Amino acid sequence: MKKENLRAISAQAIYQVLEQGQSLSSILPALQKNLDGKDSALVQEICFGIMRVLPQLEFFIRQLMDKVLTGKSRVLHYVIMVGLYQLLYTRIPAHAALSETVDAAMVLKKPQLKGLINGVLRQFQRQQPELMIQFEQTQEYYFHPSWLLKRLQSAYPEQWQDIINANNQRPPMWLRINQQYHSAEQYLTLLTEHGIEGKLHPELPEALQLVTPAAVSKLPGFDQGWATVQDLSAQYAARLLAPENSDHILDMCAAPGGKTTHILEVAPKAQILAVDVDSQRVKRITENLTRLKQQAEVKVGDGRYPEQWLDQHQQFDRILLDAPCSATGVIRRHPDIKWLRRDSDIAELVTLQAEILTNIWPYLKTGGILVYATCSVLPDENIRQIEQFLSVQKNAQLIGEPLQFLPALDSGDGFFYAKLTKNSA
Ligand SMILES: C[S@@+](CC[C@H](N)C(=O)[O-])C[C@H]1O[C@@H](n2cnc3c(N)ncnc32)[C@H](O)[C@@H]1O
Repeated sequence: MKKENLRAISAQAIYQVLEQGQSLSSILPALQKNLDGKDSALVQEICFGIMRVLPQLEFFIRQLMDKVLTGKSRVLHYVIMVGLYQLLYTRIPAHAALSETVDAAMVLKKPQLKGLINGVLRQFQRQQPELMIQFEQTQEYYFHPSWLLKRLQSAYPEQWQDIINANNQRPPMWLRINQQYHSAEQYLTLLTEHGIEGKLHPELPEALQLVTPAAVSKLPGFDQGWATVQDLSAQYAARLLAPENSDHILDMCAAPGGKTTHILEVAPKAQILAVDVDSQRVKRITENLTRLKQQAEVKVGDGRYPEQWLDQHQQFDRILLDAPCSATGVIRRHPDIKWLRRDSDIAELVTLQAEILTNIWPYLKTGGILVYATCSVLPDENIRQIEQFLSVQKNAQLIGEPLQFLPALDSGDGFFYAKLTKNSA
């Protein structure tokens, strides 16, 4: 079988994200399809790594090249970036990184640019110490776009540097242990027997962190549903919703079903309707339910127009609204978010969230519970959204204090939760 050039594949992926606005998680599976595990992992590492440190690599390219590569040669800009990333952040020997990266020009049908790529990378090797110092003196040193930096600094004057620091790290891997098979302690013993190290969480009995992230194929009983990969903060959704077996529950914006399956682990007999607007992602809810041998009604539907897919008189005991959001709480898992989102997206998302929340509210029973959740750290999408809702929706009342989790090293992602109930007023 012909050996693929992994640098060319990575450069094409970066090109699709930065020039065409695609997300890494949507394009990588197809690009990795024909690669073995090791090659696929290297492409993953290069692409996610570049998204983490993009401003630094762009800075070096600006210093090293007089002319920007444009048009049909633009993809070669990203080949150079892939070369720089390997030299700086991987243990690949420099000669191998250089020769494979230069060869990518052949694969991409630009053999005339081999010399340029080679020259830029060699010049970088010579000037690396000075370039590093120069970069540290720039504003870009935070590796975040300035609009987001400003929002974080204004919302969290004390904590923004910790947030940025957490965002720039690789994410921890958390599991949710299905209590119907094992307690987290029992599963930890199983993991240890398989040579995998883990840690329990003091507050959430089903949460377990892997000391080193591992492929799910290595996890005991993964295919039988013994464990699910889910961030620690995301595991609070089911706890706050506190579902009971007799409940009729609407899981709004449910795909890919991480929280649907958690609700059913807690209350296996609850009747759940899981709805999402994205038909491709809805298929993943069904796949996850199948793996966990659970049942729920699954529908494609737009949360802004529930009258199109719900009977007007239907009402639920509990609603989980896991709203579409900026995903600024999960940047360490999806570092491309920093370059795909624009400041202007936030106001649009706030409007969309408000519309879904307002239009779903009539379908909650009096005395019922609605949990509003986002994986955002921006107050506009979170606390201000809820305050605005409470100011107009007179029969809505907050239960307890809303929770704003910030991403933290060795802990959970950034998440927001508000628990609401409906009064008869
Ligand atoms: C944060 S994700 C949901 C994650 C999911 N609850 C889980 O735990 O696996 C937000 C979801 O909102 C969906 N979405 C976006 N706009 C929507 C709309 N107008 N109506 C319904 N779903 C929408 C997206 O397709 C996406 O799947």
